[in-house]
Amino acid sequence: MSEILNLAHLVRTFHGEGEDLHILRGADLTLQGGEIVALVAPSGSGKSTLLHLAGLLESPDSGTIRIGGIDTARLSDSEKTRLRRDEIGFVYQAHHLLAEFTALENIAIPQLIAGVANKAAEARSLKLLEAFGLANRANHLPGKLSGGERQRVAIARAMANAPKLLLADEPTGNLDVATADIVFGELLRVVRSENVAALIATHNPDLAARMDRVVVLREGLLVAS
Ligand SMILES: Nc1ncnc2c1ncn2[C@@H]1O[C@H](COP(=O)(O)OP(=O)(O)OP(=O)(O)O)[C@@H](O)[C@H]1O
Repeated sequence: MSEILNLAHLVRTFHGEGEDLHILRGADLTLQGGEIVALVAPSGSGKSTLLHLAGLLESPDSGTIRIGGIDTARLSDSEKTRLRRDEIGFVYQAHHLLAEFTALENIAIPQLIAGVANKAAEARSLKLLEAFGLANRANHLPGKLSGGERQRVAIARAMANAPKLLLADEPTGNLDVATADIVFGELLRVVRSENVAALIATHNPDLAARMDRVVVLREGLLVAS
């Protein structure tokens, strides 16, 4: 197995009024190819911060972030953008779909931006919609989809460019318990079938237990559960 993500000694401090918030104090984590890891953390303890750093959306104060063996500190901004686009998929608690584009178009757009030809992007988008049982919703606008369907499309979109790494921040956190359970199962099935490594933040211990292992963010450090 090859290393997909390596976070080493990550430190991130926010300077508030009067006090410093030491959110990460030397966090370490390695994900191997295809490994699915739950990130569990109390609210406000820094899981979004950690996911933003892993996704190269922010930089740490110190420490290193390697993706696919590359030390990302050496990359220019445009190289980081390309790495994010080609190698990393993001899913958030809210779907963030483009309201004026169909489900299929929402999944195709990141591929078109990455230079994939129209027909291939459409075929890949349809394949992903089928994997989520949504082939018959391909031409629906997000506003015509249920909450669970919208979140499935958002997950499919994150998988569109066949990333090596999926970063998800409470991906089913906005859904009712029963729907969250089903959508989460589908997410795991598709992520496993595409052999994608995933770091998935959740507050839900039942969902965390369905992943390969659980890490807890506690007092700025990542510890095995
Ligand atoms: N840019 C910033 N400037 C100052 N403080 C920040 C900044 N970003 C986050 N924080 C603070 O750092 C802490 C961790 O924030 P973060 O969003 O990473 O937490 P979280 O674990 O994802 O929380 P939640 O589960 O509630 O979403 C919070 O106290 C937050 O207010």
